[in-house]
Amino acid sequence: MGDRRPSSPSAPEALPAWSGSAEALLARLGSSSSGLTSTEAQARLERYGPNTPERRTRRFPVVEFLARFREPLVLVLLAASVASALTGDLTSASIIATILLLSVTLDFFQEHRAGDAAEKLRHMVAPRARVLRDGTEQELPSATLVPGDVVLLEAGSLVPADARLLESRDLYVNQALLTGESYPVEKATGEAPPDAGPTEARNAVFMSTSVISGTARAVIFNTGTRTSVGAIAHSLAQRAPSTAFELEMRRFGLMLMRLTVLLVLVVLLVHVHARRPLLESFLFSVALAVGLTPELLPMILSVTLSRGALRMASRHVIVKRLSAVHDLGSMDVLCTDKTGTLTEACIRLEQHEDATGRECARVLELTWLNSHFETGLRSPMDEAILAHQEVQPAGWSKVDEVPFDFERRRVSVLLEREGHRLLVVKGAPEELLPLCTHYEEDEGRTQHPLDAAARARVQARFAELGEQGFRVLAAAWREEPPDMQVARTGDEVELTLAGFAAFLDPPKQSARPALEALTRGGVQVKVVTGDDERVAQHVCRELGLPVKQVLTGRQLEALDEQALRVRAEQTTLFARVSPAQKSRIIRALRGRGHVVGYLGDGVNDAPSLHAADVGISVDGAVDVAREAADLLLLRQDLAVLQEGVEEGRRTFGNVMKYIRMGTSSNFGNMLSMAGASMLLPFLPMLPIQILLNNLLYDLSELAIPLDEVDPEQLAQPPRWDLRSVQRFMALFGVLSSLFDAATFAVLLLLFKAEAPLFQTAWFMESLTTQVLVIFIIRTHRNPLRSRPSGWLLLSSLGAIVVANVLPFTALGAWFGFIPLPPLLGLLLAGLVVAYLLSAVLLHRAFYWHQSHGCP
Ligand SMILES: Nc1ncnc2c1ncn2[C@@H]1O[C@H](COP(=O)(O)OP(=O)(O)OP(=O)(O)O)[C@@H](O)[C@H]1O
Ligand SMILES: [Mg+2]
Repeated sequence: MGDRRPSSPSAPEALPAWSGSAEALLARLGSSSSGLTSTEAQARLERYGPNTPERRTRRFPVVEFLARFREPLVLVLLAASVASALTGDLTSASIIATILLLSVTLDFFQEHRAGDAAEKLRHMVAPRARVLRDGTEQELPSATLVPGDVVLLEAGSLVPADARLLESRDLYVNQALLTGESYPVEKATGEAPPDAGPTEARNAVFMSTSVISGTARAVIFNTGTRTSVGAIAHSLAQRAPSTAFELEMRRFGLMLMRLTVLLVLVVLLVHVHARRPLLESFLFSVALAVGLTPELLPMILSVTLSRGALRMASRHVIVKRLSAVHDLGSMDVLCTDKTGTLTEACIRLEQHEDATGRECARVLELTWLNSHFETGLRSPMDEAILAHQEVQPAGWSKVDEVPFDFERRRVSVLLEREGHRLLVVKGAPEELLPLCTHYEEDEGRTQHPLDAAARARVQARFAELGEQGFRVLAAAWREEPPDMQVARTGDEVELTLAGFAAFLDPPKQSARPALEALTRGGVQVKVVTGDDERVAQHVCRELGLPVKQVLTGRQLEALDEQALRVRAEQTTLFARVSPAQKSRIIRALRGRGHVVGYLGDGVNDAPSLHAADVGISVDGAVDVAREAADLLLLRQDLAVLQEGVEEGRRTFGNVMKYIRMGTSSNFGNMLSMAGASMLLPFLPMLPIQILLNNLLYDLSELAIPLDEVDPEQLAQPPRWDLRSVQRFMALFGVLSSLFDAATFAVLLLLFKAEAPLFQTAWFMESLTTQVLVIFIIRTHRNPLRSRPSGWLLLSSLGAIVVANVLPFTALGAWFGFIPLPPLLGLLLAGLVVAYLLSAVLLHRAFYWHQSHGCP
């Protein structure tokens, strides 16, 4: 096969792959209906590249490292260094360059290492496909597929690449991704005209669309960026509605940037106006901007997130989208479907009875035939029916099928035996009963009209079963003409009701403590199910989940967005909702300002998994759900989730420490610096001193992602609230400015300080206060009662020692420092202590106010 390669990568596109015969296409692709050999596939993979819709920009670490020098801030610093060199100030130039190199390198290594580990985890859950290689069926990562590969598809599969059908049975595909049309489209083998577009090609399936029902064998003709979805992948990449955390971070970044630009411009203008030396003023402003920018934020974010992801992995939760770690931590509403999460999902068929409530073998037979012949994704109820091996197809064969969908909630198969044809329908009783006009008795020997009285009796029986916690399916049938070939939804009318099948799906015992833990941890749990209200109520009761209000799909239909938001807030149980309604509920809750998680594993859960702030699925879920989820639980167990939530909160807590640090002490210092520079006849700190200060400060904060978080901070979902951050910033900014003013007074009035002394003293004081305050900010407790991690202690104390020893060394002179008189040192130490004490008090007052709901 190796010698029959397609002549060039563009060859498969010469003619649309859906026109002409399938044989011709196979020949063109150098393949056969039994697929490629592994060696050939390997060779093609090298030629065509990986099968991922977006061009993978796998960059070498060197390139990634160099790319950091494109950051605006780094560029400005480089310019500053060059400018100093040009004016002959080689010391400054080399110091700036060294500082720059150091901080970029640190940042790079931290981030790179953590990112690598998280990437490996994601690989574990990468999508896979069933493919024929060397004539045998294998499961391989979808990214390794090449044109010419033959893949096998079934209900629930995600189509791995653009492919032409070679064989198909009742194949229905959802290609809303391409066409926007959410109804399943039927696909079948055959030839399409050459001028048909991809969306009209009924004999081809496209990457990232999903199989609703049926099975198929198909040959891949385009992979990766050459697929239809690859062409629009760029716009898809931007699609995900930003989650709570991402949005807040963006707003925060913007706020700081505005402040920085404003401050720097004002300083620059004042200096120029006062006819200070231009270059010095420029350098000073640049250094200020550098000092103000939370340049470590991206590193802190990615390192805390990757660490969070790794720790979650050890607790059996795989993170697909890194920022979902934060979203999980701040989640305050969890919506979950029922089967498999709250219940065991090992369903047993307990009863099969006719419309009068008598046990009935015919109901079992009809439902069995329906389940046996249907090709959609089998539900656990189908499995339970088919477990009755005593029933046999007994001469029946299938003619056609109207596959299951979550709007109709029923499935029909058209069967034939000895020349007569029967449409057998099974589904949710609410959907089936209105379609029935008759019911049967005595194992189908007698039939009666389903009049009002009979209907009421049947309804009552169905309700009774629901009360007892049984999930119920109804079975009905209808004789069809012997020449009928195709069954349609419209044929599901004037049915004869055969009876009910009742199933038991026992609640999961492990779910009870997990639900309690979630509730205690400030996460409201809501059940969103396509199943019947009574059954869901029963499960909630068994699990001790108090149900405040119930909303059914039908009631929900009548509500507009505004009304739904209000109702959704008060409702615990949503029953008989369709997939689209599930995602409406999620959006409504998000609209109320909740951070919403959604846990589900079915085809019908995919839209909600997308719509939620954090979509959670399980490893055994259908491909579509796995693909849509941000997190995958390796064990179908709510307890695992609770641990993940804690990990998310820990991560969140550490990011908040960095943000509070950057916006309080650091910000306050830079503010005083800007102010002082406008009042003093000399610069309060030289540009290189500010840069050094900034570097040491960054060093001290490198260990923040490794820090411990107090258990009480993990107890409730943290709210990231920009207003609270701003208040914090204002309060601590003022406090630190007060002490800065005191320092200035001591220096200028008591010691009559000239520039070098002033600069040295303030460098030491500002760095020390700035760094030490982390031990106050990192906890809501008395700082002595909460243990920081060893790394944080080491990095902070290290930075402080360097800052306070440097002026007394020879190296200090390079930076323009001079040794301090001992008395001044003592006074400064006193100021530092006084500052820290007042910071502790202020911090306490701040949280006391916040927790008592004061604005
Ligand atoms: N294979 C099937 N044949 C007939 N009816 C079905 C089948 N699968 C599901 N149904 C009907 O559709 C309803 C909704 O399906 P399902 O229970 O899977 O939804 P769901 O929202 O995933 O529920 P859950 O929360 O229990 O997972 C079922 O209650 C049942 O009445
Ligand atoms: Mg489900």
